[in-house]
Amino acid sequence: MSKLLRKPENTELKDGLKLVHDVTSENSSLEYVNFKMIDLAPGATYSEVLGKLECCIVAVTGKINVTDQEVVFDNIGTRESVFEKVPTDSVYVSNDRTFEVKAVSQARVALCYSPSEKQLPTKLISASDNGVEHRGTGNNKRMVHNILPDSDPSANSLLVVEVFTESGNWSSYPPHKHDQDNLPEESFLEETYYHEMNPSQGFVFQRVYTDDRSLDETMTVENGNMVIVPVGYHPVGVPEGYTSYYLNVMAGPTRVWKFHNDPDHEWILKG
Ligand SMILES: O=C(O)C[C@@H](O)[C@H](O)C(=O)CO
Repeated sequence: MSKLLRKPENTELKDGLKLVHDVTSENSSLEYVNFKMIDLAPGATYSEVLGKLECCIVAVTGKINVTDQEVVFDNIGTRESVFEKVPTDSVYVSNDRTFEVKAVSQARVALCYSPSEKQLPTKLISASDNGVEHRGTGNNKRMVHNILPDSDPSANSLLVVEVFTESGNWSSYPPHKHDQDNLPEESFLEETYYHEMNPSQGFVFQRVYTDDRSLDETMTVENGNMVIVPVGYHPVGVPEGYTSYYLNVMAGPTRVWKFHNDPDHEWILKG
């Protein structure tokens, strides 16, 4: 199996708490992005001492309470399914803090991490703070919820977005990459994708490739899978009949999303 594709591991950590995914610098080639997905039954809790990591806690589905032991955000989260296609609530917690998530209802929660040194205030990023963007034309249309875009200075490194791509459409397309620390031309950002499909038996294709093709993998991605993008172009194609959702986390040495389109395919933007 591809090194970039991850199936849910679904490890039971304790009663009511399941670790669905766990991407770390130890078990992946990523240096700047760590990611966990957890499932919590009503009343279950998860807590963590962050150390030198900042964390964006995304209430992917269900309702949760979040505290950093000083500030409390109760009953956050807006949807039962991501395919309601409404933005959700998230909480940013800075390095050297401890946080706890408690499920009010059955909940799936994303924990998006990046190394961080300078403490910033804990912050609720409410659903209404998400910038909703419609990108592309024709079969390249997709909808983006900007949870933590680079225009929002609430984080030191993390960038977090949700993307919905309708049946028969493409996203991250034309293929682009952000793997050179060469601003203002391009930024270096690692990236993770957490995917869901509606209906859930669907699949999408994601290709990750570099100009020299030293990396060139095309993956069949199923509901709940993750794709890790250490470098390279990373387009997603969605077959007829299915809607695609993914949650992206990006981080690198500079918190700027400056991508470079594959010159072979950039023409479609002008066509
Ligand atoms: O399709 C897009 O506009 C980009 C996103 O799908 C995704 O966030 C990405 O590729 C970021 O580099």
